Amino acid sequence: MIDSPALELVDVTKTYKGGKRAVDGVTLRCGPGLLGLLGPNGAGKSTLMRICATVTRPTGGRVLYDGTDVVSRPGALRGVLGYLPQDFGVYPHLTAREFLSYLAALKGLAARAARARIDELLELVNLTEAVRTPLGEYSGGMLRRVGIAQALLADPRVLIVDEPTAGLDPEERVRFRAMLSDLAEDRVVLLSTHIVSDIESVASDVAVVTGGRLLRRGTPEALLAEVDGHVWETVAGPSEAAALRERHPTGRVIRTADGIRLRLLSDTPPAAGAVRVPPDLEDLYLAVVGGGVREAAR
Ligand SMILES: Nc1ncnc2c1ncn2[C@@H]1O[C@H](COP(=O)(O)OP(=O)(O)OP(=O)(O)O)[C@@H](O)[C@H]1O
Repeated sequence: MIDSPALELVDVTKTYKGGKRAVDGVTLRCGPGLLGLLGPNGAGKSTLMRICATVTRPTGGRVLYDGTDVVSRPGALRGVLGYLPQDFGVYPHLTAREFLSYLAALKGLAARAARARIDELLELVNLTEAVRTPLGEYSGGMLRRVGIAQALLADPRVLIVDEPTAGLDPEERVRFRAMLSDLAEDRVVLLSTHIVSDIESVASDVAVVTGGRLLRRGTPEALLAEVDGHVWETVAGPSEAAALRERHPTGRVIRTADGIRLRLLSDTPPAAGAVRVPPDLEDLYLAVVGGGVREAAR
């Protein structure tokens, strides 16, 4: 295994001009593996990712890579960084190969090595058949895949991907998750999303942010222990289902032939016949972000 130094945030704060505090005292250490940063829209994920990628300067705190302060010396991280921003843009008249060649040149990759790497990446992100098509004609999912390829150009030690699965179809999502999981074996991979299933099966660590604050950080197993014993399923008719949803933080709701199947957070059985079920990350997310934590586990 190649040694991958850690990326560390120490009490990082970002207050935008106008006074919005998007990140509020976040301390977070990211070693090799995949850290899934989970939070609702507006939680501050993109701001945190941009700070980690040295694109945005924090207004307080420190960001260290391998012990070096990368706020004052961003070059120490930029040379080993792959970054897919949320608002990734392309030149519409270029083909994927031209665009990636252009970015490879900007990164200082030798032309020959870049050509081989680009072929490899186009294969990896399943775009070999569209290499002659101008990017302006690509679908959202295809553009996302170009974005993923560019982030991997220089075989980065640190990979930061912000909402990378937006616009991908289910098959592409599965493929992408597997790819990230492989990459995370010997790299720092930081992935932000508001979609729990994006990180459910691949994250070795999960961080939950909301309102700019880090609310939880741990392995999925450790976080799930928090809601273990507090997740229930029950089937109810329409009026009972509505009442249950009023009373308890509610996860998945599925209409079945027998009635409405609800997944609920509660300390005690929420209804006669409710069955306790093993928790998943979505339950934890609901408990932490959806305000169910008092009832669920605290
Ligand atoms: N340049 C900016 N100037 C002022 N406020 C900003 C700026 N960028 C983001 N914000 C605000 O900071 C907060 C956090 O935004 P951020 O984009 O980091 O959140 P997010 O979790 O990535 O959400 P989303 O997934 O919706 O992008 C939001 O309230 C947002 O409106």
